[in-house]
Amino acid sequence: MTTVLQPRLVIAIDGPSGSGKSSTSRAVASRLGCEYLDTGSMYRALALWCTHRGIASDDPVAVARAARDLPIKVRTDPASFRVELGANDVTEQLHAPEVSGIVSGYAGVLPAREALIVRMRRIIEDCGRIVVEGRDITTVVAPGADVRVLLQADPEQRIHRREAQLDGAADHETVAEQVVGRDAADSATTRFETPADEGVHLIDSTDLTLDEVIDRVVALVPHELVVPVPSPGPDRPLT
Ligand SMILES: Nc1ncnc2c1ncn2[C@@H]1O[C@H](COP(=O)(O)OP(=O)(O)OP(=O)(O)O)[C@@H](O)[C@H]1O
Ligand SMILES: Nc1ccn([C@H]2C[C@H](O)[C@@H](COP(=O)(O)O)O2)c(=O)n1
Repeated sequence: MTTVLQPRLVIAIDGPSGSGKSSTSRAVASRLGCEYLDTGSMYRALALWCTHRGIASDDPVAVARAARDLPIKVRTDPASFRVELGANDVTEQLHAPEVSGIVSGYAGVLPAREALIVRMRRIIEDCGRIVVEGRDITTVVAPGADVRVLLQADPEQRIHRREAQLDGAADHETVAEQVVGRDAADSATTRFETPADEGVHLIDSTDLTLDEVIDRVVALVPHELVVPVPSPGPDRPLT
């Protein structure tokens, strides 16, 4: 059997809440044979871990220690991204409104960020071909990425999409607060409103379908880094 060495490829995607980072990143990763890392889920896992242990976000020493010791494992398959804390798969819990409501406070603890960023960089290094999404990937975590994208969309459009995603589980006011309020809290720590430099490509998805956004990101990849995606093997089932 011949082993084909695939070129390394790092795609960094930043953007505000509900701009489409996760949907776009997963699809781009699947299309290009890449792993996928949702860095927001790592901050969410930290918040969940701390609240279960009574560690408040205004105790930076304890939060930083928790971030260094966090027993987190991520499965970077774009078809089935999973997060484990110790022996527990917490993937579903991470997007509960209770976690969304508190995560910004924990993500704002700078020494905790430093500890998680070390882990993110290790995952990126180990994967080789990966799409990474968050708030500071193009600027801090992987500024040397092969492709850097800032995904934007008008706040009203992002609120509308989130409402559709929640399918009536929360009213307009609540969703608006979740989207815009969290952006305001997060922007105290990270900058994701405008591209950091001319190497970062701005894609405004307000009037684009998800497929159009995916096509635009894929079109930015140097063609020598695009490789045919092999059919899924038994350990990477299609879902
Ligand atoms: N271009 C688009 N057109 C229509 N719907 C979209 C588009 N991009 C994303 N969506 C939808 O918007 C919702 C939010 O997208 P997604 O979860 O990918 O955003 P996000 O940026 O990862 O959010 P967060 O940072 O809060 O995790 C999803 O239901 C997704 O299918
Ligand atoms: N690189 C990152 C990724 C995420 N965060 C913070 C900001 C968000 O409120 C929270 C959860 O992220 P989401 O799942 O909504 O993408 O984590 C960050 O500070 N830096």
